[in-house]
Amino acid sequence: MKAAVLGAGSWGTAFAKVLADAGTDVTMWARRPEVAAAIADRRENPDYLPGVTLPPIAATHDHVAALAGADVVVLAVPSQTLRGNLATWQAALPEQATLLSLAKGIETGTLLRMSQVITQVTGADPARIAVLSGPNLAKEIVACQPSATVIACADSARAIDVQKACVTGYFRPYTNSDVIGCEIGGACKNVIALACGIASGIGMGENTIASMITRGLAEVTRLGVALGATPATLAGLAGVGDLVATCSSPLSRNRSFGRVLGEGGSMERAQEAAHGQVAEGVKSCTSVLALADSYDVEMPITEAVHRVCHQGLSVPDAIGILLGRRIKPE
Ligand SMILES: NC(=O)c1ccc[n+]([C@@H]2O[C@H](COP(=O)([O-])OP(=O)(O)OC[C@H]3O[C@@H](n4cnc5c(N)ncnc54)[C@H](O)[C@@H]3O)[C@@H](O)[C@H]2O)c1
Ligand SMILES: O=P(O)(O)OC[C@H](O)CO
Repeated sequence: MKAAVLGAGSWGTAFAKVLADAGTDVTMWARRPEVAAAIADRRENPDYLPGVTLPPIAATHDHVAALAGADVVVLAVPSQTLRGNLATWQAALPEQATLLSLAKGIETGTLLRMSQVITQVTGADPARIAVLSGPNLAKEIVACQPSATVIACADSARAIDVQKACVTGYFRPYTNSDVIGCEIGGACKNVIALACGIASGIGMGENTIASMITRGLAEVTRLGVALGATPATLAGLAGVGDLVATCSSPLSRNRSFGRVLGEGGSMERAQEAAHGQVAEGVKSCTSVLALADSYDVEMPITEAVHRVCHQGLSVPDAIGILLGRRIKPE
């Protein structure tokens, strides 16, 4: 099995390590030549995972070289840039390769899930497109802390091939055929993590966070089901699992971004605190909300996050709006 990992940020690098540790032949593509050189020559990605010694991994700035002969192409770039990146890579994508998305977001404007963006840009049969999602904070994975994930693909044989390519003593992948559920879980939990960060930044404790996670799960499940997801997927690793990890961990960029806002910091200050890494929920809160609106699905926490991030709503006012909603059965 040969894999090309396109994107050398936190998760692309960590997942390339998982693949290499699983015995898969991996080549990474990095946007900057110096990052490719550091990975290949010094076995380190100093910008994203400083101090972590990587296994021997080939790395290049030339996407054509990275893609040559790949059985699995791992797409490890931010969701809002995936379309542009794919347009550049498309001609070099091996015809039969599985295209595996790691990105957790909904495209702004089109409101498409990442697998839909891949189909639209590449024209690939949806059976060739897989997504990987679950509670997978990159810094814990590179420390080889045990973690599980879900690989979803309409073609179960391809899901199993990817599963075999990335199973290690610390990384346990499960297969699933529910691509929609995995993608909705992954994209929406970032928005709920922003909300939890905001709540924690303003000084609220565990009851608030637990309430937010649970009601967040309710609204994410409503959207997923409306789009055709299986509720069990959202009760699994790609739903509850990722919600708990992202909403609770100080390692989460989304939660950390929200925390700065909750502490009274500006969007610019929160962006700086992210150290140039992507907090996907900031853009996806708007696209998730628009997607929900188009299916007549209520997502009050997502709406509150969107209004705080993009419409100047104050955090106390957002909390007042959420708690002032009509009371109803669970
Ligand atoms: N970091 C994690 O712990 C983690 C875990 C699971 C999933 N994810 C998801 O994986 C995806 C990638 O996240 P990441 O953590 O690797 O992000 P990151 O910000 O750490 O890195 C993004 C990478 O994409 C590259 N890139 C390529 N083209 C780009 C462009 N046009 N604009 C900006 N960047 C471009 C950057 O150079 C960088 O190497 C996101 O959707 C994220 O939600 C991240
Ligand atoms: O750091 P975050 O908030 O992008 O979250 C990373 C992963 O998606 C957690 O599974």
